[in-house]
Amino acid sequence: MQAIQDEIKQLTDQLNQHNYRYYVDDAPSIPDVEYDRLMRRLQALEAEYPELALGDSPTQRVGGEALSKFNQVTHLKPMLSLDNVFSEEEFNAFYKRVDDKLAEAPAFCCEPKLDGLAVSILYRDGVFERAATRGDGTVGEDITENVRTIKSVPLRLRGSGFPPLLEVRGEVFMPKAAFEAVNDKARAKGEKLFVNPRNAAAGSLRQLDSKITASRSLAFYAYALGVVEPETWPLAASHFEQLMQLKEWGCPVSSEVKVCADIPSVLAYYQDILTRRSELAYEIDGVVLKVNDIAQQQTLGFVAKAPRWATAYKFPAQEEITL
Ligand SMILES: Cc1c[n+]2nc(N)[nH]c2nc1OC(C)C
Repeated sequence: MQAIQDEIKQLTDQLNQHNYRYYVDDAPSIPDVEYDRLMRRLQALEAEYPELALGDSPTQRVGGEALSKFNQVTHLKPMLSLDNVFSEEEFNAFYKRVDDKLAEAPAFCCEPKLDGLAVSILYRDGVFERAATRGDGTVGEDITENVRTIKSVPLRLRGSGFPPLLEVRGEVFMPKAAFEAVNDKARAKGEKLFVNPRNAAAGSLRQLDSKITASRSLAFYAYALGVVEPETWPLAASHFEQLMQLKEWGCPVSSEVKVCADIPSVLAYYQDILTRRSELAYEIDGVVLKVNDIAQQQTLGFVAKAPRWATAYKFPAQEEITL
């Protein structure tokens, strides 16, 4: 029996490592056919010895019975929305409001603003525990079973050094290619088509049957730390370093995230992402610019529901896609 337990553990760790390499490092480490063989072997062993299946086994992603409704979840810390700017002048005004309040000129962590759904994921002692939609920022829906099916969401954090309770905030989205495939399938079956990847992601995440969610090839990018307990847990001093830490712990982070130290480089980043927008594998509706230094963020604080230290710089609306 020990040999079976060892093989299940080895297969589980191997498959999770391949998932990490594929979804977080963007560097597949084995051919799909080999991955599928390992997965089938693990499924066979777990079918024969269900009591030996491990909590972070990749076979445990698709839940059991469909839910009858979604439970509500009160966020441990409100999930804030972002103020927007729509022009260089408005961005300069944002920058000035920020700079006037700081002793040192701020550097910005710049990120693509994914057109998906904001979610909160809780890891307790490194293990995936619960996921919820943003909802109204204070209360969201418990979509744990659906988020569990997203292959790029780690079921267990990697490495060490993470706090006993860690909330990861990020965007669940449907890559453009997955959106095309989902609509092709719907078209072939004469079903309703999704208008855009954001609606498709929302519709897929709000499924009461997680098997449907699992079939929709959703993806996830982390964009911020949420609650950390104990609050005294040492964290990186800048937002960019915190994102890189999340990546080390196994959470996917967009490779387009970059620190820009002054206005010209922020504006160049905005233009660069706008220029490359159609080539990105996912839909975006702007870039998010955040004061990078955490102490400076705390100096600036929040006004109403949005932080003073961040803004979304939105792109001009894209012409509607005609299906
Ligand atoms: C609401 C939101 C949305 N987004 N999207 C990205 N990329 N970063 C980001 N940060 C957000 O809020 C931070 C201010 C934590």
